[in-house]
Amino acid sequence: MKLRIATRRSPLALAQTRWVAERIRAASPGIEIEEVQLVTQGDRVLDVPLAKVGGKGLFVTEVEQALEDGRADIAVHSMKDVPEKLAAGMELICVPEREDPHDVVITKSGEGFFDLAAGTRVGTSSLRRAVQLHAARNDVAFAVLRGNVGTRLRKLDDGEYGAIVLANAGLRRLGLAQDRKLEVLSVEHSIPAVGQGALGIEGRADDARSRALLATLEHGPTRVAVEAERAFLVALHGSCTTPLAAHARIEGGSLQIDAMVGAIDGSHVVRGGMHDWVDVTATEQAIAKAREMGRALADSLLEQGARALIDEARASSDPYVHLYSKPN
Ligand SMILES: NCc1[nH]cc(CCC(=O)O)c1CC(=O)O
Repeated sequence: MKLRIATRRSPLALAQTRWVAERIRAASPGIEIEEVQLVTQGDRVLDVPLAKVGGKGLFVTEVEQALEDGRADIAVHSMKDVPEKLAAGMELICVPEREDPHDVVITKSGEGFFDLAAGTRVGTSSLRRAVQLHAARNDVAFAVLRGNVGTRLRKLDDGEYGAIVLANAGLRRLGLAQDRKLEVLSVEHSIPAVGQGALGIEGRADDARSRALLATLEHGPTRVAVEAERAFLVALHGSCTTPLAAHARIEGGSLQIDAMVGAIDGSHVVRGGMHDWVDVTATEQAIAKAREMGRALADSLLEQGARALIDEARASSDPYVHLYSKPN
C-alpha cells in the first residue's frame, strides 16, 4: 500500500511532512510513503513581504493542485498558511497535536524583549507581531524580515537585526530551538496567529482510505482549538496585511480564546477573550461550540470597531510604512 504526500520543498515543510510520515508508518507498518515535492509561488518570491505578493494562498494553491490532479493523496501544511477556504472537494482530514504555539524573540546575547536597547532593529514581517510588540514597547524599530527560518536566523547572526521574532513551533520542528537564546512571548504580550504551531493535513473529502491512515494522528483538543480560531478568521475575513490574531486552547475542560485586531500604525488595538466549557470527547459538538465561540468573539471585536481597522489595512498600499523604520 502506498501513500503520496505533497509538500513544499522548504526545510520546515519537509520536516513537517517527515514528522507526519513517521507517525503514519508507526501506525501502519509496511506502508510505502512517497514525497511529492513542489516549488510554490510563495517559495519563488522569498524576498518580498508575503503580505505584498498575495498572502497565504501562495504556499497552498500549488500543493492543493497536486491533490486535485491526483498526483498526491494528502498534503501537509502549516495551519497558519492554510487559507480560509480550501478548494472544492478538499478537507482538513487530520489535525495532529499542536507544537508550542507561541512567538519567540531571539537575540544573539539572550536579552529579553523588555531588555532591548531603545532603537533596536527588530526583524519581523508580521504586522500582527509588530502591532502587539509596539503596544508593549514603542521605542524599538521594526524592520521587514523575509526568507525561510534558516535565512532569518542567519540575518540575525550577521547583525542585520538586533532581535528577530519567529514562531517557536518552526524552530522546534527544525531542531533549532535548543541552541538559541530565546524568550517565549506569553499570549498576554503576543497573541499567536490563527493556526500557529498546528499542522493541517488536507485530502480529498471522499478519500476514506487516507482519512483512516491518519486517524491515530488526529488530536481532538487541537482540532477544537483550531476550529475556534479559524471561525474567528472567517468571520472577520481580514486581508493578509491585517494585524489580526486569535489563539484558543483547552484548559481544564474549558475552551479559552484570546484575540485582537490592530491598526496598521499601531495606534489602536481592540482585543477580547472568551471561555466556556467544552467536552472534547464529543468532538462534533465541541467543534460546533468552538466555531460559535470564534464567531461570537469576532462579533465582540466588530462592536469595538474592528471593521474600520481591517478595511484600513486592506486599503493601504504600504501597510509597513507606519511602524517600520525602513519600509520595502
Ligand atoms: N509564515 C511562515 C510560517 N508558517 C509557519 C511557520 C512556523 C510554524 C508554525 O507556525 O506552525 C512560519 C514561520 C514563522 O512564523 O516563524
